[in-house]
Amino acid sequence: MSTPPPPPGPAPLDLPTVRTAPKALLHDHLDGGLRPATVLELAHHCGYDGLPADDADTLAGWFAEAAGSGSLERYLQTFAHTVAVMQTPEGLQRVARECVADLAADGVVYAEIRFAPEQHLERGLTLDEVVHHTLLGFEDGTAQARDAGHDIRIGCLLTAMRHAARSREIAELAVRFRDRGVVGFDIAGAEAGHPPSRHLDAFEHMRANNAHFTIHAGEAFGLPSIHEAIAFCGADRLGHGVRITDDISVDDDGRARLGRLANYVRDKRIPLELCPSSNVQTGAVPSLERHPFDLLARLRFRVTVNTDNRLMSATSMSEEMVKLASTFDYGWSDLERFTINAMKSAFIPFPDRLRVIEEVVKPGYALLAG
Ligand SMILES: O=c1[nH]cnc2c1ncn2[C@H]1C[C@H](O)[C@@H](CO)O1
Ligand SMILES: [Zn+2]
Repeated sequence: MSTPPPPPGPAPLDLPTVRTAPKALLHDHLDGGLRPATVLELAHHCGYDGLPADDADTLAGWFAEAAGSGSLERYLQTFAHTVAVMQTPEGLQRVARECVADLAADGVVYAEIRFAPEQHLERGLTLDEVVHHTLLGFEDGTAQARDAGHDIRIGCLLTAMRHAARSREIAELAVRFRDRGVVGFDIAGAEAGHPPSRHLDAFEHMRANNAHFTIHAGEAFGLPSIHEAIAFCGADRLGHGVRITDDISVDDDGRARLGRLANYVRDKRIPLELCPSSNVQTGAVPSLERHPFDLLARLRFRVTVNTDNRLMSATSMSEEMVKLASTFDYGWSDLERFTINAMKSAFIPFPDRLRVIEEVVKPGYALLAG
């Protein structure tokens, strides 16, 4: 007997079905997405004895709880354990390979994965070696996913830590590896007290080389950070940028008034890499229900859906989309729009972006929309 054709009309917007939809992810940290079992195994191999748990379930629970304290600084402390097991060629390659496998299995077709090479030098690797091994892992993962029937493309972003002083060096590294899989640059880490303008020479190097960069801004700190990232640094995109709502007021009758900065971000179509679960965990927003994602989407900002750190937020790209859809009553056309927004904002060449939109994203959502 042949399988009956799917019933007419839209497919159910539930987790198993969203996992089959083509998705694009711009903001995902390599050191925030390890499998708990891999953290344990790598710790065992490299002799790291600082883990707070010794079985995978307890460890997964520990990360989610510790990261959910409501403070970005406390959230960031949890990365000490993942970074500790990513100090060897094997560790970096395995984490990168598994990252691709997990995203591909979740239906992600394009992802930009970021990490900070300067945090992986503890066991003697050079910056170039760290990037080289990580890219090998991405390549392996991509080839294995293709063999398993999942086409996925990965671009790597190199992050500099904003409290440190190596951003120029990391920007140079990003440009050096631009033809080998690195597609851009970023700064991350504690935001308050570390304005983006401290790293102007790094951004100047990127701009001088016609290279792309995003900046974590408007997460734990508000408008001044976003303003600097755009006006002084020239960021192509905003990592989070959620606090742009500090420049938007909504009247009792529902009419939104935008200040100059919010207008500029919208007019210039500056992409916002919104990370709903992470924003709740770090206290950037009080709850998912009160997340300004929907306000920004309705005001037609270029909103994108992202995971930030899948391990710390115990989430996936599909779960973030399902949570948003059930909270704000989104349908397939909304999820398609957010995905196209992400592809339009990707740091790969324009024809490549178009190809994913036309050949993968649109046909995929057309099927689901029924
Ligand atoms: O959401 C974040 N805001 C600021 N920094 C972050 C966030 N998620 C991860 N990081 C930091 C911790 C990682 O070790 C580093 C590089 O991926 O980036
Ligand atoms: Zn982030």
